[in-house]
Amino acid sequence: MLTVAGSDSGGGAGIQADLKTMLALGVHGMSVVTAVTAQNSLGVQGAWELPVEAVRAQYRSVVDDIGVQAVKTGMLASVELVEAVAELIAGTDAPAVVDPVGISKHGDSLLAASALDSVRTKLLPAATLATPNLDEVAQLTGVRVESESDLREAAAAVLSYGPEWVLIKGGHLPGDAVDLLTDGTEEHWLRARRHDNRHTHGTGCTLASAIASQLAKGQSVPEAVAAAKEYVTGAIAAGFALGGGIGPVDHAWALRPQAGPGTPSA
Ligand SMILES: Nc1ncnc2c1ncn2[C@@H]1O[C@H](COP(=O)(O)OP(=O)(O)OP(=O)(O)O)[C@@H](O)[C@H]1O
Ligand SMILES: Cc1ncc(CO)c(N)n1
Repeated sequence: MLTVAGSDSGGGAGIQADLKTMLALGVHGMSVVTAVTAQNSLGVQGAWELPVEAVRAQYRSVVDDIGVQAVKTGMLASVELVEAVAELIAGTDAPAVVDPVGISKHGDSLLAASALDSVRTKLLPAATLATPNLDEVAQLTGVRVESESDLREAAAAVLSYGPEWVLIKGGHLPGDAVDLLTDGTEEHWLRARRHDNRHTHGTGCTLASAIASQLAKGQSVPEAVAAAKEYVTGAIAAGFALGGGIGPVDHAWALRPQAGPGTPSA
């Protein structure tokens, strides 16, 4: 499976979260780096994009020789990278999970405001599944979700841009962690108990790459999302208190079933 995303030096989100998730779920991990961030549990201290030709070259190297069963996209930073990646995934015969990364948990921007329109008109139409969080829903559609009852309206607004499926992540709402998966016909509500754990850095990246990993193994979109939700919930329950701020989730929890979630070894 291939992730097209930014590097998080702190190892909790981005490319690093994606590759750890792929290892934990038993698929071969490959990566196209779009940007490098200086980042830790306290926030994003700097970000540098790669040239478009470096992103295209990495993508072609992987797809033309090794091949991919599923692609996940994350931080794309600029108009040029959004448009190049949209074209690359549209030309690849594999399901694409698009996590339209806009703002980090600390409120740092990971996407230029000028790129929002390209996300709406080029990237989302190329997605098998889009996985926005509530801030990204508001940025892309103007719909402000304040309670579970607003999730349907948010899903319809994102679907209007053309992805086959959308998963609206309600992780930022109070109460249970509820997400809505729909293709406009079928509706699947995914509900997990909220873990009172502030170490949730990278949950969105982890969920999207877990979904793509399950799609790579041949699962349907609803099956892949259900399995991925279970994986991310366990990873949050077992999250690490690393750094002085929001620590990462524990990507390895499922490899230690005898220990179970909640007992990570540092
Ligand atoms: N405290 C929590 N307990 C249980 N599940 C949670 C919690 N916080 C988030 N989730 C779940 O984690 C998944 C990721 O959602 P979230 O809204 O946190 O993504 P995100 O904001 O894109 O994450 P990030 O930007 O850190 O990568 C969703 O399935 C959400 O419901
Ligand atoms: C590189 C990167 N991608 C995505 C996120 C989403 O939170 C992040 N914090 N950093």
